[in-house]
Amino acid sequence: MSADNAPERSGSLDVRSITKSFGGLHVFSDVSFRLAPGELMGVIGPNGAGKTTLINVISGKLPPSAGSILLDGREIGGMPFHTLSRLGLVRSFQQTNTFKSATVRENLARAIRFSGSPPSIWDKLDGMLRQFDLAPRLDIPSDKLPYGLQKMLGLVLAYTTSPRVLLLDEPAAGLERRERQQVDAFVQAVQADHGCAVLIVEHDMDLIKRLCPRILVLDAGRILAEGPPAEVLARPDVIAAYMGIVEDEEAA
Ligand SMILES: Nc1ncnc2c1ncn2[C@@H]1O[C@H](COP(=O)(O)OP(=O)(O)OP(=O)(O)O)[C@@H](O)[C@H]1O
Repeated sequence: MSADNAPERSGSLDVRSITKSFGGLHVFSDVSFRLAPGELMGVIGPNGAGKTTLINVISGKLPPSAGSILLDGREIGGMPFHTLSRLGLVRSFQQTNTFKSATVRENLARAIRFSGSPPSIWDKLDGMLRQFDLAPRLDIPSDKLPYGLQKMLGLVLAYTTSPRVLLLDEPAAGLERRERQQVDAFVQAVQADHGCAVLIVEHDMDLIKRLCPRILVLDAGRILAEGPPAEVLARPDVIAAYMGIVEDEEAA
């Protein structure tokens, strides 16, 4: 089904009591939240809390062990990621997932073909490619780009599908200050374009506070807190879970 004749989708994500276990290891349990159309929510938590696994499960890389995941009211738990991509739910990766020896242009063309997006998506991408300094580098192999540009390419690749729900896994990791601001610009551009809902897993608390009106704290596979960043980050149990990491990262 092409994006042209795809049914209209409002882009709400409803995660109901999902659990992921590997054998006897429970990575997370009983995680529930709702992402309304166009909403932006951050997911934070100490290393190993289960954040990436949560994205892996919602995005179809791994099946949930229990629970329900609804996209616009339709059960999507366990669906493969290419099906989800065509339904409008897409994720980015911590380590950019490009075809390394393929040029930026070839990577974009493959992503557009894979997602079934119409070729007219190139017009929409044009401004974004200019904004993120990728337009002059379309014919460079993606693995020859500086790290920051590889990360931005990863985000633009996710955007080629015109997602309704976008899951970003540590988009700012390893980036310098100026590059982190481009992550802000990317998220704002995606939201402004068609009101895409965005879930961001991130350790950069400044970015989280700038972008997210609501955050969810995952600690050892459980939801510890949920609410506005100023409120949540001031909670003693959240500070204790981080054991000073929040303050350290802000100082970095
Ligand atoms: N395929 C797997 N098999 C077994 N254990 C796994 C698997 N994937 C993840 N885990 C375990 O799940 C736990 C949570 O990992 P995850 O990467 O989701 O944490 P995280 O919160 O994203 O951490 P970080 O902030 O460091 O990226 C870890 O203990 C990890 O070893």
